[in-house]
Parts: sequence; structure tokens; C-alpha cells
Amino acid sequence: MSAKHILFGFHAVTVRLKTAPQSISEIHFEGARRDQRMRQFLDRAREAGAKLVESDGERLAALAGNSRHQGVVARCTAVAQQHSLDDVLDGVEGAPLVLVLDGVTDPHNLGACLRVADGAGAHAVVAPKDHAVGLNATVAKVASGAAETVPYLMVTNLARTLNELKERNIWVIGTSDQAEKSIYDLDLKGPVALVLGAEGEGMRQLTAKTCDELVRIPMQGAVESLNVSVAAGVCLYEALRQRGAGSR
Ligand SMILES: C[S@@+](CC[C@H](N)C(=O)[O-])C[C@H]1O[C@@H](n2cnc3c(N)ncnc32)[C@H](O)[C@@H]1O
Repeated sequence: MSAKHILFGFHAVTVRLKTAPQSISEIHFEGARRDQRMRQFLDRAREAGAKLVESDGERLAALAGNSRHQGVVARCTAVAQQHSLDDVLDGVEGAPLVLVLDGVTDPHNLGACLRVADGAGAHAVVAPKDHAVGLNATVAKVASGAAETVPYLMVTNLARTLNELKERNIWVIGTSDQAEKSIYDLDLKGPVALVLGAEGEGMRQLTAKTCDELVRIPMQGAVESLNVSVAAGVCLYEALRQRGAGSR
């Protein structure tokens, strides 16, 4: 029998409803929530044929293991992630926030990046297939659940994907400790993709050239750069702060 997993929050469960509805055995929802987002979610879940179980906030928190469930918790089986960029971005409400990792091969770093992406509410993490680590057990453990909640897209051609993001009016911002402009001088409230590079070399040249803009995180001490997951945290949380979600 396949292992049971818990998914929670509108985004994670909606993505799973779209990509693998058959993997969801039941969705527990907070009956007291009757707002438009919940009504739309329940309509979508019914359309997908999901079994719905009415519940309350306390029981949902026990099921999810925390209180950040937004009134929606799904019991499901694990599936291999098969998201497409279109699947993920079409379901986004508001301005997309995407993390792109060019050449992160250390599973601990990928796990930590997924974890911080989840924390900051990023809609997806994108990486090149031939230049990255996959979602292995170490990644999943370090990610602390975020490997299930954040869509991880491994793409064949990263530069092409960055151009597709631009076609969707997503501003592609590369990061490098050599860049002149500071991340704190950017307006990150609109649709953005933040591109980070590999542990040793940083972003590949073509990746950097494809970005709309390059920015640095100010460094005050003797070291030149931050660990990639720390840099991802700084950038994503600056976007979150600017979007006014920092006090939640
Ligand atoms: C360990 S750093 C690699 C440093 C490498 N020397 C370079 O040229 O980018 C890994 C990644 O974290 C991000 N990063 C780390 N420190 C940064 C900083 N101070 N400013 C901007 N990005 C930074 C960049 O995306 C970088 O490619």
C-alpha cells in the first residue's frame, strides 16, 4: 500500500487536484469558512470527484500538524511530481513568485531552498534537468514537508523557460554578489522570478544574460557570498515583505 501523505493550504491542494486528483483520498475542510475562496475551492474539489469531509479548525490543525492549513487539509498518496509551468502559474492568484535555481546540486541546499520557498509562499521552484539535484530522500527530509507543497519543475532548457516566464510578464531577476544594484532597491510586488546560481560558480553565463536585471545582496563583512539557500531566503522574504504579507 502506498504511504499516506498530508497536504494542506489552498495552493498545495488545488495543485494536487489539478495534477493528480486520483491521489487524494479525502479533503477535510473548515465548515465555518464560507468565503468566496473556500466556495470556489469546494466547487473545484467536487468537480474533480474528491471526497469532502466537513471539519473544524482544531481538528484540521491536528491533521496538518500546524495551524497554517487555511481551512483545507487533504489526505493523499505520494505521487511523482509532474507539474508544468502552465499548470502552476495558471492557478496563481495575485502576482506569481518563482524561485529559479541554476545548478544547485547539493541536496541539502535544494531542501533548504524548498523549505524557504514554502515559507515565503513561492509558487514554484524551477531547475534545469541536467544541472540540478532531483527530489531525493535527503532533499525531502531537509525540506521538512516542502518537497510536497512546493511544485518543483525540472526543465530541459532553462533559458527557454526564463523566456517563457518573461512572455507571461514575469520579471526575471538574477542574483550575483558581483551585481551593482541592491535587491533592496527593487520593487518586488509584481510578478517576479528570482534566479540563483550554483554553490561554486553562480549562474551560468546564458542564464545571467537572459535575466532582465541582476542584483546583489549587500555583504558587510569579509566573505563574498552567502550560501544559496540563505540568499534565496533573503530575496524571497524581501518580496514577501514588500507584498505586505510579512506580518502574518
Ligand atoms: C555561494 S553563491 C555563489 C557565489 C559565486 N561566486 C557567484 O559568482 O555567484 C550561490 C548563489 O547564491 C546567490 N548569492 C549568494 N550571495 C549573494 C550575494 N551577496 N548577492 C547576490 N546573490 C548571492 C547567488 O545566486 C549565487 O549564485
